[in-house]
Amino acid sequence: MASVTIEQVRKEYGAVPVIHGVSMEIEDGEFVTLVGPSGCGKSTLLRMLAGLEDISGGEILIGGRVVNDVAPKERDIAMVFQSYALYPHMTVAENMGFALKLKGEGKAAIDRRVREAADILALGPLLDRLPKQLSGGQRQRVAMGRAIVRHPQVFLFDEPLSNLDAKLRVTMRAEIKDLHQRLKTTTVYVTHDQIEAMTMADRIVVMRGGRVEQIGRPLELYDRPANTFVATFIGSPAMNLFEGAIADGRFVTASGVALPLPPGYRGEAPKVYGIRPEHLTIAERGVPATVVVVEPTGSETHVLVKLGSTDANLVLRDRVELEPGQPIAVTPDLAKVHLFSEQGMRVN
Ligand SMILES: Nc1ncnc2c1ncn2[C@@H]1O[C@H](COP(=O)(O)OP(=O)(O)OP(=O)(O)O)[C@@H](O)[C@H]1O
Repeated sequence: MASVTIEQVRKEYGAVPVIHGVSMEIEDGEFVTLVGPSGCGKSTLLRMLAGLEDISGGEILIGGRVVNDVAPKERDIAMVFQSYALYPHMTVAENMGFALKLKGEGKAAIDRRVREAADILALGPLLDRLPKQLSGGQRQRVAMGRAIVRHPQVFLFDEPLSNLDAKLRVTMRAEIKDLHQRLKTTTVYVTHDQIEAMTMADRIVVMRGGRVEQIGRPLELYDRPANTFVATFIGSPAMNLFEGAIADGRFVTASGVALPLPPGYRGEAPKVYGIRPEHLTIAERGVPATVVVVEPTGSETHVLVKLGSTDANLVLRDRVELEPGQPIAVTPDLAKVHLFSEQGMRVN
């Protein structure tokens, strides 16, 4: 196991910069997810950690050693890809042991480590099968087994669950988390799925356009997003945001709806008001609204409402029976209001 340090790392493809000086410290044994929209540079950053891409500037340290010029196989890392990349003509056991064979390990040692990894991943009964005789989830587990047998200092995962169906993704997500809890190997995990990032990580790194927007524990990011990008990227349905300004002690949206402010708020004048769907309640008195769409999911119901007679919409979560067109009133939980500056930075 080892810590990973990324210091002012930059990447340019020709003249095009795609990573603009990213820094972060990943502790020994930590599980960190890199999350962000398509093209934000998370795979590029992971591939630089793996040594599959050159680093244009800055430094990467694994276990305190600068690895900028160290070949991938000398970095003591193991990477699990989205495509699994299993050899089709090799059995599960051969696939899992192949890297050790290349390193010149003896047959007995390889067999022992393959069996040990197979036990951890419940792959024992499948060791003699070929990849084509496995389900998607089993193939994914073999890909992880191949990483485990090497006892690497760091695991790198690049969207490993994106080829699985929704149900299997949820199961495998828990398996990977459980595996990490048992092995405690430092892990960097790339995903574009914020639920995956939230549920698995000790800490999340939210990226956009080759920059880090925020680093923090999942609930820190959820409860105190540093800016409007993180506020809307983390959480589903997304946080409701309204542009506007303070007038007469309330926040008046651009379309003229007055929203209550947290009592005693004295900070910088906000230009954006945010409230999560679960922090709005339907009450006797509050902001007048009309129900537009009702979406029951079973455990909760998402309701799209129109505020007053404006074109401002918001989403709330509730379990009450509502009909489209029904007039209601909504009140925000004032302890849960998020306020942002004109530049979208948190001010409360
Ligand atoms: N070999 C390359 N040559 C030129 N540009 C590249 C190359 N590889 C990636 N890029 C660009 O670098 C940026 C970051 O790509 P990257 O694959 O790291 O993003 P990502 O966040 O992992 O996205 P996704 O989730 O879609 O995989 C993108 O704008 C991409 O077009």
